[in-house]
Amino acid sequence: MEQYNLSDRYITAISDEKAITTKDLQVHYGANHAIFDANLEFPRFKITSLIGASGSGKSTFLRCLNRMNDKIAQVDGQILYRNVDINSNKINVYEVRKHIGMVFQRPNPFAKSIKENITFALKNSGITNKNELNERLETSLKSAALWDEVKDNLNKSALALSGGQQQRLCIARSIAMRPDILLLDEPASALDPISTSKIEETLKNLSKDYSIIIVTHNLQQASRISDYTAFFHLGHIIEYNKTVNVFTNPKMQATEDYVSGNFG
Ligand SMILES: Nc1ncnc2c1ncn2[C@@H]1O[C@H](COP(=O)(O)OP(=O)(O)OP(=O)(O)O)[C@@H](O)[C@H]1O
Repeated sequence: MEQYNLSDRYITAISDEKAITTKDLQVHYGANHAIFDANLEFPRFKITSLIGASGSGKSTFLRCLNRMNDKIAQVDGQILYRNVDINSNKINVYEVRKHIGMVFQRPNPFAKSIKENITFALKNSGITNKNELNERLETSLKSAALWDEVKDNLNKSALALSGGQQQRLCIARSIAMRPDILLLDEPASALDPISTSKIEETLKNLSKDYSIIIVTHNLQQASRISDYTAFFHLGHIIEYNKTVNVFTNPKMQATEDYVSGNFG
């Protein structure tokens, strides 16, 4: 692999309102330093893609943003959300996850009905009013572009849905909690092209109301759907800019080599 000077980087400042910001974020898995000095600002109501080769730290970084690494890694530095450092040990991580939701690579619906997949966490968080539960059920399934396909079968098992439908259900489950930020870790990598394009269209629509940060290996997908892109290399964020610039006019050699397919 080509050696690059990892202290060279091009990180653009965001002029839009910010959804979340990391300051000097460092992540260690034991002796393995997985993320170095990550300073990034994510805009509100936009889609930001995290790209980079396997093992470059994209998922590790993403998981920090809603404290999913707490039990597996040492995470130092600040994560500022609404002027609060949510990386502080005084913060209730369950509250953080109500504001910052996560969708994983493999669809992971509960072995329950479609309806219960949406209402389970809502009920656990104290929402018991039937009208409110039904309203959230319908609006979240509509936002995830699944309502028309399932509205007559809400009591059917979620496991009977196709992979693409299950993933849209997981997106609906996440947004039913009305988070501000939606984190997605390669949400379409296990899906066929038609389901992938439905997910992409869904995310584009959701970005009117949510700030979205997505890890993807699919460079076409990043360039199709995201407003900003961050390029990770060996745990360093080498370049962060508007997506169009990252793909058509990258500032760093490492970025150019990656987006043009010169290294894997
Ligand atoms: N749970 C874990 N325990 C120990 N080390 C881990 C763990 N998860 C990731 N790592 C290490 O952290 C580094 C970054 O991995 P990470 O999965 O974040 O990269 P990635 O860019 O998301 O890769 P991929 O695209 O393959 O998912 C790698 O060195 C990896 O081995």
